Amino acid sequence: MQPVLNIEDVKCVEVALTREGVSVSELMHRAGYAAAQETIALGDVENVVVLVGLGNNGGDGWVAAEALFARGVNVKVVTPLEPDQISGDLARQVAQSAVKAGVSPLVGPSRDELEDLLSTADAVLDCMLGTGFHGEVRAPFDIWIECVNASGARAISVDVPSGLSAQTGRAAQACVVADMTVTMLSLKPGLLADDGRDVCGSIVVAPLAEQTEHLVVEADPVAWRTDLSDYLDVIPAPTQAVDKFTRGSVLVVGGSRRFPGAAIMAARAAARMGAGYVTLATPASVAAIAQAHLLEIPVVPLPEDADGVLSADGKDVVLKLARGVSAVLVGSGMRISGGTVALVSALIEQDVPLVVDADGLNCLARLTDGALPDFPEVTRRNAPLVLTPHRRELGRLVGQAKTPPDSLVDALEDARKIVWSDGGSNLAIVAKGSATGCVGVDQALLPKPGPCALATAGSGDVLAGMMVSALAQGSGQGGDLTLMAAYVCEVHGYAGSLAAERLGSRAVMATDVIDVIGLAADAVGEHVMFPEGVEEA
Ligand SMILES: NC(=O)C1=CN([C@@H]2O[C@H](COP(=O)(O)OP(=O)(O)OC[C@H]3O[C@@H](n4cnc5c(N)ncnc54)[C@H](OP(=O)(O)O)[C@@H]3O)[C@@H](O)[C@H]2O)[C@H](O)CC1
Ligand SMILES: [K+]
Repeated sequence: MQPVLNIEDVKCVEVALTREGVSVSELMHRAGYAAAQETIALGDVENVVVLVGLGNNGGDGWVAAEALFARGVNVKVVTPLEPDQISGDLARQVAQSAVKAGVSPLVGPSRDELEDLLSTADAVLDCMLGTGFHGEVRAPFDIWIECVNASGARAISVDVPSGLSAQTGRAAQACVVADMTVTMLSLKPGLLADDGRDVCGSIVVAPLAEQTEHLVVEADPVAWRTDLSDYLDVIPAPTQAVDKFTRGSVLVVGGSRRFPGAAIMAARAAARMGAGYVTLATPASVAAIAQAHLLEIPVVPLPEDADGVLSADGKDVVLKLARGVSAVLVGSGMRISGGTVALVSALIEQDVPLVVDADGLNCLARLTDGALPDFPEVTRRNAPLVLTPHRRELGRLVGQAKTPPDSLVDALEDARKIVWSDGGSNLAIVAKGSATGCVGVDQALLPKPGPCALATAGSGDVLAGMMVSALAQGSGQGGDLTLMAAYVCEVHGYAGSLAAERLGSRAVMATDVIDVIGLAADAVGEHVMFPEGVEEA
């Protein structure tokens, strides 16, 4: 796993390193060398343009320029000011040193001059704005960024693409779209989520010092990016000694006359993820439609109200069914009513592994008056509980319906309010977004996010079905529930990539993802067990 640090904690690591005898100047030199090294490793780099800003990110750029020059690369540094005029001591010193060594600067070029220069460049090193960037990009960098993005040269961003907030993942109107980002000390959340996913290219972490590894861990990472090898313990062990019940049985409670499809897809996804026996309980008026779509899956008709929404009259049947299965999913397409709130509440009180998704979460928000963290007794139970909110649902659960989290870090923080108030290891929150965070009481995990093809109606229902299926197969129980949730997200993402490969990323529908869950699970399993032996999708 790779640690992900908030920017303020990266700065604490920098301070801790200086205490351990590695000065900021030394760090800047190592950062610059790392950037130069990665640039050379790209191959075919004879002409490199280094665009520098006036802070320490620019300082890294001057060091990189000097290092590239020493390796015989033809380097030009584009700077807003002459080295002597740079106010920051460190950046000025390294700029003066680079010029002394023979690096030639181009000070304050016109747009035409810059475009001409970039047209001959094999690679551009983007060292304009780093973690000190805030607000909208001011001149001249806004123009420079436009020129970089319009040029054909490969762009290597140092620490963070200029214009991107490394904390929130929001890009300013002007933002470098990099081919590669060489980031210092550790991953930062903004590189992994939202706009960061579009502008970072491949990400290389340069630790800069031996001590970094332990100092980063001590700085309390906001999350951990998982590697496939981390999933070894949560992959269901292959065995022949099973029947359809011991392979895991699932009950899906959901659907409504308005949204019958969500529960159908969840049930189907649960079966495709490997559960041996899946049952769907859905309003009576849509049971026949559901059954027509689900030949292998028994459908139980439940009492409903005049709107075709499940009513509380079905509670006893639901609880009886729940007692007979390995795990339950409630919520898909269910709608919010007195009846559905009663069903969700009853299932939470039942001692069965449970996934709550979609309207099940909205029922939970209603049940707790939009303040789930104030009612820890609701989530405290003996059996595992997995909540799978997207950002708006998460906002409703923590009293922020009107201002839901709009960044990965905010979503992680909101999810933590819930798991920390609960305090146990039997609760995991899958905070869905462009990057999904799986939050447990001890840590938050970031599985590799799926493609944008997964941003489609029904995708969440599929994930919920997969989640309950994994839970029913015993994955994560008595072990790490958060890791199991991350594994399921990883398979979901992989299935999205496979479906996009087959059908084109714009065409993928949720049912297409369901069809390839099995192939995706097999492929992820192979990667986990034989990391060297298989090609990435
Ligand atoms: N973390 C580490 O261990 C190391 C990091 N290094 C590098 O240092 C940068 C962070 O350096 P810092 O000087 O704090 O900040 P930046 O260089 O990113 O940016 C500050 C300059 O940018 C100007 N700025 C800020 N916002 C804007 C904007 N919207 N438009 C234009 N210019 C902007 C700011 O100007 P002010 O007037 O606002 O002061 C500064 O001039 C980190 O990212 C790493 O690359 C070390 O070198 C190694 C160790
Ligand atoms: K940068």
